[in-house]
Amino acid sequence: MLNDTIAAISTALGEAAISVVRISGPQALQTASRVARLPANIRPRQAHLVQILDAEGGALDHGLMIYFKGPASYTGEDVIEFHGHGGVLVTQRVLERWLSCGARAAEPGEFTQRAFLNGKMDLTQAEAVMDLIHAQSTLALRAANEQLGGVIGREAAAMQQEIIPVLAHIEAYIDFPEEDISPETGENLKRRMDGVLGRAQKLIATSEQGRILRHGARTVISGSPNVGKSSLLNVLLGFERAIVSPTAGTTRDTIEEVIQVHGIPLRLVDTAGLRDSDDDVERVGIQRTERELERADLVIEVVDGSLGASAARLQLPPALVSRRILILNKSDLGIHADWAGEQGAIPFSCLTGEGTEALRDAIRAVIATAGPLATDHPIAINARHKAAFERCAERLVAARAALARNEAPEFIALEIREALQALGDVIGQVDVERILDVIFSTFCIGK
Ligand SMILES: Nc1nc2c(c(=O)[nH]1)N(C=O)[C@@H](CNc1ccc(C(=O)N[C@@H](CCC(=O)O)C(=O)O)cc1)CN2
Ligand SMILES: Nc1nc2c(ncn2[C@@H]2O[C@H](COP(=O)(O)OP(=O)(O)OP(=O)(O)O)[C@@H](O)[C@H]2O)c(=O)[nH]1
Repeated sequence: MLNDTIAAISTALGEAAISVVRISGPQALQTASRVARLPANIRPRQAHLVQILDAEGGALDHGLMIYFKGPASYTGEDVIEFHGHGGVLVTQRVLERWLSCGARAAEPGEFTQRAFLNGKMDLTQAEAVMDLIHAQSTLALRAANEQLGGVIGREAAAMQQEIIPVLAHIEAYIDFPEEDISPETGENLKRRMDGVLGRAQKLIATSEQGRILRHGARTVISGSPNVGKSSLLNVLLGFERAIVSPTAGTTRDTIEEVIQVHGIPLRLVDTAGLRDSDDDVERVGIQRTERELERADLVIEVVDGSLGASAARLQLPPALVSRRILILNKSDLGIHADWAGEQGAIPFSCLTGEGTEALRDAIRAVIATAGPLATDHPIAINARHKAAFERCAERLVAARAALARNEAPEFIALEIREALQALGDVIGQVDVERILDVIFSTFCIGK
């Protein structure tokens, strides 16, 4: 698989100043010599101005070619980049030229997959590449950069290093069935396992933040008609540059707006369906809102603060009560005395902007209850990591219990191996060799 040469357009297709076509594999340079007249002394990592030629030897494009000699490249293989003019037709024709001269069209993610397979990065770093591209807030971007730098992979590997000697120890007893694990050794091994367990739990605790940073905190704006929900939405959209991300729905396309507040991405959930007067549609709308509320990370409830508190209030499931922010809108018209007792309610005016800062801070405070924010804890694991760390923790708990019950070392070793494997899954590594190494080198069995 890895001995073929892949090519793809690496930039978005559309009219732009420059586009990049990237080629990776053993035949990259050879293919390049067919699509362009290369300088005799093509030097790695140096831009050369070349002309891409069509099959008849006519000019197709004129641009910069860079040769990255493997393994010192993104993929670890020979890589050629052609930086050409950013037109749709010209870029596609240039790619076709590479494809007809020996390269094959790359699958999605294949360059990064090769980087992983060639040991340039671990799985968490490969995942971080896409997180970085998808990041819609400064904290998401920071977490992606941390992960790209290898924090999660290094932590998983360090945890493995802690467990390997435990396994080595236990394995040693398998070969010497007449010896029991001394209480002192047992305590030592348990302590080590507890240390790793604690680290796993700390990482697992970051997964809620990870979800929010990657997908946005699901935010529902609710309230009776005419209280100012749309106006508030516009105020929110004006907070920080909104990124409109069209998400394909199955029944209809919904446009969800993503904004960021104090660096946290908020996915504003559209509850427009509620307003429809048609009964059926309204019922669907209400069901949808209820469903959205079940999944919400944050509920912004808007009331007309200038009126009395008689109007129907939102009935929230208990789990959501601490995630609700009550906005007393239209404070410019004065706040009705009825609201005096509402703890934490924010007097707000879409007209004057009063309450804007208080709302931003309240949003940050509610989201921070989901876990440590990336500001003080840049690690934010994803769902796949979470599942693996949970598996690791479960196996360690089981190993610890088995040790406490004085079970056969084979059984304890099995659990520990599975914990190790779970950590290996995080970084995408299957490595029995290394464990065997530790057993036979540092642990002298002949004693
Ligand atoms: N033009 C261009 N820009 C790009 C990329 C690319 O492939 N091409 N990247 C692709 O996503 C990202 C940058 N990532 C890269 C990571 C490693 C290497 C690289 O050449 N690594 C070598 C040499 C390292 C060094 O000189 O310090 C190596 O790891 O051995 C290149 C790009 C974003 N910008
Ligand atoms: N004085 C004052 N008027 C406001 C404020 N916010 C909104 N309004 C007005 O209240 C009315 C309703 O505002 P919308 O934003 O459409 O309210 P809504 O809750 O989206 O209403 P529906 O679409 O019916 O659900 C409009 O006339 C707004 O101009 C505010 O802070 N102060």
